[in-house]
Amino acid sequence: MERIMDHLAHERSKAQFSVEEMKIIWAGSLHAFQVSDRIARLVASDPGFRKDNRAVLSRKELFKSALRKAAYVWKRINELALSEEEASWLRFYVDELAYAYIHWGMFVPAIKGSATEEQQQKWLPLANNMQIIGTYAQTELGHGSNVRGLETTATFDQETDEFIIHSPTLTSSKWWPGGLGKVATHAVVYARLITDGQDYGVHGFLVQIRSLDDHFPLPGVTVGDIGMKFGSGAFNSIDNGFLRFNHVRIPRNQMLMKVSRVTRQGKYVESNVPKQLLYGAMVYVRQIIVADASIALSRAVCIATRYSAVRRQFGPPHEDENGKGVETQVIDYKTQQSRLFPLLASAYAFRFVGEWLKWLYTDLIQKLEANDFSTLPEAHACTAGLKSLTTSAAADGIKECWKLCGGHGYLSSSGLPELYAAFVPACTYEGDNIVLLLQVSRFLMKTISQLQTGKKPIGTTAYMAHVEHLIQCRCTVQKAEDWLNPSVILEAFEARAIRLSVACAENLTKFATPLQGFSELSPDLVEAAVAHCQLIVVSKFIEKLQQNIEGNGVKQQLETLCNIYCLNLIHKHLGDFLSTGSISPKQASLASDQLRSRYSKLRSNVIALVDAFNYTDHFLGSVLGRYDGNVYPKLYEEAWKDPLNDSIVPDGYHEYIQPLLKQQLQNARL
Ligand SMILES: CCCCCCCCCC/C=C\C/C=C/C(=O)SCCNC(=O)CCNC(=O)[C@H](O)C(C)(C)COP(=O)(O)OP(=O)(O)OC[C@H]1O[C@@H](n2cnc3c(N)ncnc32)[C@H](O)[C@@H]1OP(=O)(O)O
Ligand SMILES: Cc1cc2nc3c(=O)[nH]c(=O)nc-3n(C[C@H](O)[C@H](O)[C@H](O)COP(=O)(O)OP(=O)(O)OC[C@H]3O[C@@H](n4cnc5c(N)ncnc54)[C@H](O)[C@@H]3O)c2cc1C
Repeated sequence: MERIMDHLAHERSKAQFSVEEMKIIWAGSLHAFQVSDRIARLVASDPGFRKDNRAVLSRKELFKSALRKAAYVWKRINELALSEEEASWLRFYVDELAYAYIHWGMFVPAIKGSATEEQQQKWLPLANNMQIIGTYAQTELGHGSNVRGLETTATFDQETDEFIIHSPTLTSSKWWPGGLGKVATHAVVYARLITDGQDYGVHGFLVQIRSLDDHFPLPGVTVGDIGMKFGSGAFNSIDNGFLRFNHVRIPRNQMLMKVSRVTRQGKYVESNVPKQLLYGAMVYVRQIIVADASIALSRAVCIATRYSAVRRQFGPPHEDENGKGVETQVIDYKTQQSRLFPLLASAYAFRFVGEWLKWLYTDLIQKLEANDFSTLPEAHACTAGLKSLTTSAAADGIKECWKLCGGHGYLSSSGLPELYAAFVPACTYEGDNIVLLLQVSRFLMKTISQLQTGKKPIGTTAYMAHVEHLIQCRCTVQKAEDWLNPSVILEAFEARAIRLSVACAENLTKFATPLQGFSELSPDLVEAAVAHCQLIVVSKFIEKLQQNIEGNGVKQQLETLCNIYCLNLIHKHLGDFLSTGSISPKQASLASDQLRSRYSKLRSNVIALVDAFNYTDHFLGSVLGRYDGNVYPKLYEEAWKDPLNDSIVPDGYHEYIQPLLKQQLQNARL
């Protein structure tokens, strides 16, 4: 036991940089670090936030426990008079999915984004004080991705000045909204607006669904939970629900009227803001999900890295720091490094691109407030594309981390199965990842077609202005060290991205209609979108390194991580880079040489690099990822806690085992 604890301490002593400074870089600022650190410790030390029993709770117990925690969170926020920033850290570290995520993450943003000032003044104080609890009811049984295909209707009745909300078919039943099944009192419901017999398409409406007195559904409302979801714990603590309306009436002024409104006379009037602002809550949440992806991936990487340093298998006996003969740490196997270190690098890369995306979103909101809508299409493409790219990579990465931990990774107590089950739906919710990449490719094709009209591409598409150069340029790498030059890397990624996009644009012209072309070429368009999004991540990592980064050795570690992130992408997508002629086979081989050498350079720093995430053992929720590396005794201790070990002879022995054994005995005697 002592040896294992010493072992991680020895790993930490090998770090070549200041972990404390890296913690600040990871958090984003000294202030963010201090607040998050304080709240993380507060949560970890409060038995009310215990979560180690989650895997063995029944659905009902789990749900009730999540309700209890959500209420306790609210109580602590008020008792401690926490600021909005502190409150969101508290919810984050409690790490239990509940209705509050949708209330704060979608219901409130939908009101802020789509309601008029007057409507906000009425509804936001109620929502902010949790006097009403809201959900975001968009998806239906029959349609999720195709929002324009939603079937719920909101028909204006001029006589009573009301909308009649109705579910005309089974497939129009709302299906999936979080917090809807058993908790929400109100919902932002997306429905087809019909007035004067004309269908004006999907709009948002604020609808009360449960009584504020006894919590019963209001007349005409049928509501319930959609059932158990993948994995134990995970999303089963939340009540994703179904909802049907039978001619439910709401006042006209509960239509969210920032984008368009219906007058007392039933006239549909558009405002001067783009209709896409109706989807504003999705842009907001997608940007948060990118930050979530870096957190989910970094948790898994932290667990797998610490455990890989503790775990030993095979190998010629080495001498440890105390001169004792020991087997090889699995982290020293090159295959383990080539699977794990790119994930560590990705966690950092996603953190920085998430930080940048947050800035982009804040900038968008400021512009929208000044009636400048010019950056909305790019913000939509960036949030959609990066949400897709980072969640797919993080979900795959978490699964890889569990395999990197061998058999013990499959145990609930490793924390990895639940982390995977809780995160993998991020590839689907807030937009299916493929559907979102197709949105990016549509944006790219539009940008390319506008190049011919002389329109200058801006922001993340600015590189497209150099299309002629990027189509012809040749990668200059001659030796492995040349791959350490950021401008060489950037140009290779730009060349690959633009060549894939231009090839798609050219191929599209060969089809009878753009629609037919888009459909036929959609796999290629998705690849072009991935290449563009990877370029964004690469360029934001490189930009981060150009900032003033303080702290002993910190910048060098980030440079190594950035090199690993980029070179590993080249390695994984070699087909693209070679087929577009962005690099040559010889240069690809030099990239692999450089990648191997970066792994060796990173090796002695990896434990400190995961320590820099500053995750408490409570938040990690993993025996394998414990800070002290004391894995084996704790695994043994955890095993004893399983309810099956409550009795020596199991329940069911007398009914099912004993008769069997006795029967065999009788048979044997015969
Ligand atoms: C404690 C608090 C913490 C908060 C934590 C939050 C994390 C919460 C985690 C909780 C877990 C789960 C919550 C999940 C919620 C949901 O899933 S809600 C439902 C989400 N649904 C979707 O994402 C549906 C995906 N589909 C779509 O987005 C669109 O319908 C799609 C764009 C795919 C449709 O395509 P079209 O029909 O072709 O497009 P159309 O609607 O006609 O649009 C035309 C035009 O508008 C552009 N566009 C589309 N979307 C947007 C947007 N969001 N913003 C800006 N612009 C947009 C589109 O590109 C077109 O542009 P163009 O110029 O005409 O090409
Ligand atoms: C855990 C969870 C929580 C959720 N929470 C909410 C919530 O709070 N509120 C809410 O309103 N919704 C919620 N949803 C619903 C979610 O937003 C939708 O499931 C999601 O948008 C995907 O839509 P879909 O289910 O219709 O998938 P589909 O579109 O039916 O996807 C099925 C397959 O078809 C493919 N596909 C679809 N369209 C295309 C296309 N045009 N081109 C190529 N391929 C295509 C997809 O890639 C996918 O492989 C939640 C979902 C989950 C899993």
